[in-house]
Amino acid sequence: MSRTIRIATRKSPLALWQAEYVKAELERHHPGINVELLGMTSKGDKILDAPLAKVGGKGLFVKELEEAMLAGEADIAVHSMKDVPMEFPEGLGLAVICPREQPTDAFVSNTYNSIEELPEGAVVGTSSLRREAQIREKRPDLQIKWLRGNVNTRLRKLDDGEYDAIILASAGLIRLEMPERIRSEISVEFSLPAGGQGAVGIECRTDDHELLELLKPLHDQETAWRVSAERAMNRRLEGGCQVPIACYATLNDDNSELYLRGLVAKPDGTLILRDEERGTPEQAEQLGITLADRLLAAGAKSILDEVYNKADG
Ligand SMILES: NCc1[nH]cc(CCC(=O)O)c1CC(=O)O
Repeated sequence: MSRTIRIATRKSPLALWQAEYVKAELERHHPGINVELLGMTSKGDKILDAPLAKVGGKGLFVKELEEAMLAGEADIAVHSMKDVPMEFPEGLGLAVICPREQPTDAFVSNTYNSIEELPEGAVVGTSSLRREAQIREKRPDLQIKWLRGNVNTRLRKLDDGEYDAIILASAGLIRLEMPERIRSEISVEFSLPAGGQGAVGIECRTDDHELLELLKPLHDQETAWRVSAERAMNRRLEGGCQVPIACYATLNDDNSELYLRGLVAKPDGTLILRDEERGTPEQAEQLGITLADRLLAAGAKSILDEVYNKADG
């Protein structure tokens, strides 16, 4: 096929890795196809000194990419599924979910091997209320210090000695070919990941049938079921990766059962509501909604209201 596919992408190393990955996969499945990257700078990339929740949240990172697709300047955008907003503009949608990379959070330090090893009062860097709450719950003595910027910036701040340890998504470090930076994987029991963490999705115009056909071989149904349950829970709770919500779904060996765990936390870790649901993969969305409703009934609403009020102020 002689078609050219233009991928709109942010210019951070991780975004570029994801775009290059999709480019390589398209070329592998469709020899002769022409794929180009269109680098863009998003508003979220320009405002680096304020907590994301205060500058408008994760939507900042995708708006420019979506505008380019709607204007016909680009064909697809590649997203980390944990950063993708729940709703898409009219005419755009998620076409494909690619196979999931390691979903865990990683403990990164030049001195210590694990959170358990950190001495009392050690300084831990993260910009995620989800990670902060789960760490504080088990180690209220640690100092959690804000940490933003792309993965390389965060690692540099660690190396400069501003932190004893930082927490990053394992997937990002693996993709950027720095797996040796992962001193230990944090178990999902200790730190439940963000919905969609480690998965990459492709957004495009819903009426571009030729493109949708070309994208099909990149889809991974098992990841799609898992991420669908996680996102359904997030959507019901109106949250994503900037709020203290975590959810993680797994499939059993024969894909007969989907197991979804979720939590909503007070950022200071003094209260964490946890619950879980099991069902078939086909029930993915409903599992997420049911779990979210049970968490809401158990008190998640007041926890989240408090977080949003603080973010607005
Ligand atoms: N919040 C930023 C972000 N969005 C996606 C990843 C990489 C991992 C992934 O694809 O889920 C990261 C970095 C991090 O959290 O350390």
